[in-house]
Amino acid sequence: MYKSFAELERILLSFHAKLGPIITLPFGSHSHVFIADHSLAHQALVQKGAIFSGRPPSHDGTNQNYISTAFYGHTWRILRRNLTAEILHPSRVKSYSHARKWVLQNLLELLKSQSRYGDPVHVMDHFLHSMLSLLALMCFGDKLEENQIKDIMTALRRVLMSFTRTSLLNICPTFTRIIFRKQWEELLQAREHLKDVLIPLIRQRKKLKEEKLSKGQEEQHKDEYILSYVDTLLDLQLPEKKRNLDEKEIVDLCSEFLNGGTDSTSTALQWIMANLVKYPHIQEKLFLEIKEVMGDSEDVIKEDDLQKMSYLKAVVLEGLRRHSPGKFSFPHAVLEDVILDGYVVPKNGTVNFMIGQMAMDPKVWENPTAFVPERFLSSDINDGKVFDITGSGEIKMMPFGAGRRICPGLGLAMLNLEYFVANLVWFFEWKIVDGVDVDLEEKHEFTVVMKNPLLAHVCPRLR
Ligand code: HEM
Repeated sequence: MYKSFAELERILLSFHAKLGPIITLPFGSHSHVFIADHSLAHQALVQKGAIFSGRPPSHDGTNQNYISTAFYGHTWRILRRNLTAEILHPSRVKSYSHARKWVLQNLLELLKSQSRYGDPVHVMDHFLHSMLSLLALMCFGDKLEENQIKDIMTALRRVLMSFTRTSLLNICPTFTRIIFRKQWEELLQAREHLKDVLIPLIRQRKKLKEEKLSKGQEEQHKDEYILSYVDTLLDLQLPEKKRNLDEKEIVDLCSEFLNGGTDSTSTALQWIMANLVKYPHIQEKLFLEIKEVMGDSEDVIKEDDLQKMSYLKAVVLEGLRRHSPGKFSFPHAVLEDVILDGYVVPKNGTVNFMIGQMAMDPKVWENPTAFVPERFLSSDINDGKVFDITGSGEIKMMPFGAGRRICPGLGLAMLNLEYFVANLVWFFEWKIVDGVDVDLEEKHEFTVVMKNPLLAHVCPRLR
């Protein structure tokens, strides 16, 4: 399937070169529009954000694990508010510092023990495990056992893989559901499996919440009870439907939360570390910046310390630019006919923004294939200010999307990336394995991953 996505992108880019910045393909009952131009993306997503804020309805009748498809209509705003105002709000994200530190320490221990015999380490599985452990803690409010994390990972992967296999087939569902019946059935089975894994965790949290927050105990447990995503979902009232969410809907939303954050963040982390292994002078420069802030300390770098590291931020931004975890945004639905730069984008059309292409556009980025964090330190790109990754004033790249439907996990993702990259470089020197060059070839899965995952020597730094 990844070949189809890569092929689709290649064909679209050749169309763009011949036909101009907006391409409309008339598949199924409505048109599919592809936009690769920065300023048009800005006009659409930021200036006409409300019109571009819909999601196309799911064709498969399975309530795919997207807020958009499970709750098509206005409900997404309430759910989104729930995400951004509650669990992903900066103050809440900060309240999970202890969880981040716990996950980091487990990862450092693991890398240390694996590096003991000088064998090279395959890091991606560890990154995935770490990100999922962190998000699962935020989701269910508890540190889960190793085997529970593995079960969640397997169940999420099954859904993702069948979803990736069936997503392009959404274009003509009436036929594809018959022709590709086996794939549809696989998707349904994968979703049942996910329910079997997540529902016990949701019920366990519900029970705990009821017990701990029951009358009289509320005050006593207020300090030790840290709000989880499931808590906010259990409390949520859908005003239009005048009811709480049911278990299946909560499973969909938890799965979106876990999927949305796990793959994207660990993929980005792997790409960044791969570039630091490939370009040791960048790693060294980053280490020296960290050393300047940390001095002779042997401690873990704290979240507040990250604010003093501008080169670290540049490395993370360059990683997201050069290797955007997604090549396309999630599809947007247009709520009414809209004219963009003389082109009509029709109501109900599905609009896709070619995020990967924008970040590699030579009109905007000098020598775009090179990994050069310094470009984010130059005053040209920042206009003297911190680079605005939300694209609110101007879009130069949009790895998290832009406008009203921008990724609600942006703040959490940036913090996690900075925190993990900084600490991984602070505690270890990352070295190339003799005879194995770091291969930056891409492979399209749910995110764009390394075709040959990173293998590195991870050597503890002696202090
Ligand atoms: C490097 C990490 C990440 C990247 C590159 C990324 C990227 C994106 C992109 C491109 C979108 C689609 C925006 C659009 O439609 O225009 C999105 C949506 C979303 N992301 Fe992220 N994301 C990341 C991390 C996270 C994290 C940590 C979470 C939460 C725990 C998260 C949760 C979501 C959700 C729930 C949506 C759907 C929002 C909606 O439909 O309104 N993401 N993300």
